[in-house]
Amino acid sequence: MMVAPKVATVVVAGVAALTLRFVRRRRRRGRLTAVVEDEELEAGEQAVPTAVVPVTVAWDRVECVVRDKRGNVVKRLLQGVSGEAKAGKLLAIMGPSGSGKTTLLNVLAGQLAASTRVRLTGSLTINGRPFSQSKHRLAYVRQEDLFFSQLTVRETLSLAAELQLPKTWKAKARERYVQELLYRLGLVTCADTIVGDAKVRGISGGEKKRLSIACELIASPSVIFADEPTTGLDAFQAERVMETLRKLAQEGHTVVCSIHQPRGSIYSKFDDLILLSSGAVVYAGPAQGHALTYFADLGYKCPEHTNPAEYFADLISVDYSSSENEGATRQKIAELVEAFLSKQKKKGNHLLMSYADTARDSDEEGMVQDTVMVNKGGFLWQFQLLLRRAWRQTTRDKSTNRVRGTMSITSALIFGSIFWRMGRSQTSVQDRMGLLQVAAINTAMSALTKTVNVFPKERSIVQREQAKGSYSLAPYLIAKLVAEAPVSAAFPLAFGAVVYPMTNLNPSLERFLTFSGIVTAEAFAASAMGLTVGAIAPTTEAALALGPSLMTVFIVFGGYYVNSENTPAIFQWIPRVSLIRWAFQALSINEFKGLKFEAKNSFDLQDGEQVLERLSFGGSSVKNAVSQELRIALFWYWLTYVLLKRNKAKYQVLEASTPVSPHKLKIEELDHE
Ligand SMILES: Nc1ncnc2c1ncn2[C@@H]1O[C@H](COP(=O)(O)OP(=O)(O)OP(=O)(O)O)[C@@H](O)[C@H]1O
Repeated sequence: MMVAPKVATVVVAGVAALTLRFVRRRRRRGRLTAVVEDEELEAGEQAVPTAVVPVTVAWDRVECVVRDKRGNVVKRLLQGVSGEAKAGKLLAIMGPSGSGKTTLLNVLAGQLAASTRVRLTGSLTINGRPFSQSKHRLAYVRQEDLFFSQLTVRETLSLAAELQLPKTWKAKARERYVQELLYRLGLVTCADTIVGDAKVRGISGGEKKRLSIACELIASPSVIFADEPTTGLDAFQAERVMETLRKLAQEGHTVVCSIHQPRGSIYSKFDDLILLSSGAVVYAGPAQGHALTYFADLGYKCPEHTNPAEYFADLISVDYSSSENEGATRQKIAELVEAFLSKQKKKGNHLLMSYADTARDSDEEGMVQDTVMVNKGGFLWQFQLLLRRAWRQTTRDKSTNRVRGTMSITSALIFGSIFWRMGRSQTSVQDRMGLLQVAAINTAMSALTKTVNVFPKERSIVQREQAKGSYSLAPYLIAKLVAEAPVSAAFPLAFGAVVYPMTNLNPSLERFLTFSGIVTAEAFAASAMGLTVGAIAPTTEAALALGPSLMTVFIVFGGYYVNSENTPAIFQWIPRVSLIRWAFQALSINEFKGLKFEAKNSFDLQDGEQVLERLSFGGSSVKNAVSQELRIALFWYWLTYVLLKRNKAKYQVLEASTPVSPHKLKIEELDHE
């Protein structure tokens, strides 16, 4: 008799537990940031906050002007722009090319590049608080997707998760989080494909963009900015990317994107719209229905079955086909801007402020939970993560390594054939010097070119990661050096292994090993110099122009063409810092010391010591020359570190705007500037 109630209690408890679990699972579903189930968390493990905190970004009378040296305004990039982006909404900033979309997006993300010539004023608040005091996390998906090309999608995301999530997360929880992101962003089918680049085919452009979004979502941002997310994508991929952004908005994120001229199906996904022309707002409000009514009331009715995006683009673009058309369109745009301004003035900022106040209240009630506190690991932890990435990038880049290997062997075969089996005659002295100089130049040039070819792009990735505070520079540079060392050493070693026996250089195993050691040290120094060039040059093309030019100077003062004793006083420091000179000096000492030559005349060179005297390398040793080479390598590494540290992105400060007199916009003037 007592059994039945007990069974009933157990059944009820079981059903209740299952229901609760089901409800909790349902609640978790649909939230991007919620992935770790409570039962999987172990003691001390930290979960990512589950809900997306609603965030409103509001900006008021934002002005951005460019001034000349005398302080006169030469260009107005943004003119008294006001608006707001709301939680759960997808806001699109549209306008013709050069209308200020990217500038506005940068301002809203707090990432407008600092410049002494630019002045930025206005107000920017997040949930009613000044931007600078906000603790809400913002994500910015840039127009250019930059990744390590040899890593797979999953590896890229996993590494970003390891760098950005608190260290207290267990590996299993992190993997689940990454897997969830892969599902959400539609990246499961390409999860194990390498990202790729122009040389190696990898994932598609749309997948790259979604991977960029996924990487930004790791830190659970409340606000997502995306700069022209559909640029360069075909219609299908553009649609998928925009659908992803729309879903994120539906999940509670505040999503703001700039877009040029979307298709109708993409336009229909927008909740809110800002139309910009010459940096001024032509319209700001709901994208569907209201926008069309607004313009229809002003006498610009969008014809039926016409894509509103195309209609608006035509409406706010200047027509340059003739001077009359140009004048007429400028006039029309100026009127549209005035019409919007007067409408805004009538409405006042009432709505904006009331929302901001409520949002501030919700912040004060302790709802600010969306910030993931990144528990950055120490040096060793960062080093091992970055080492793994650098190792994969270096060793998997088969095409580059194959080309470098082929070039090393081919040049060794060519030089080997030219300097084939050198004897000990007097003329062989010049041949040996020529060969050693050529070996020094060839090694340095191939190491330099390889580095300057890839580093400027990698630098941009590192700078973005640095801006997020993912890791420090020192572990990054050391990990890169360690990971690349074996591969970088392999090519000069292969060169030496072929050219040395072919040319009959000083035939002893010890000398051969020393030869290989010298060219390897030189390759490291040239690579380090390439890093510095890559850190200075703004683009790969600039780096490719600068690197070899600089190296040419070091070649001229490399000890072969100009004897260091004859170097003009003003240039005497150059041979001392020339990596070619120290390599050539070390190679010459290694080759000539103790070598006897066939001497028929009294003025003939008897031995290698006499050759070294003529080259002014007499009192030196291989050890000394190699240590100078390594010092040069260290100098270039240090300089790269300093430059990367100094080049950290700096952003323009938003100054409070002074109360302005009624805003007078001069579209005609502005466009002539
Ligand atoms: N720091 C600056 N100094 C001078 N002019 C600038 C600066 N930054 C941007 N501009 C100019 O301001 C205008 C707006 O640039 P912005 O990149 O914001 O336009 P956009 O609407 O995003 O254009 P697109 O669709 O072509 O990317 C352009 O004419 C640009 O050349």
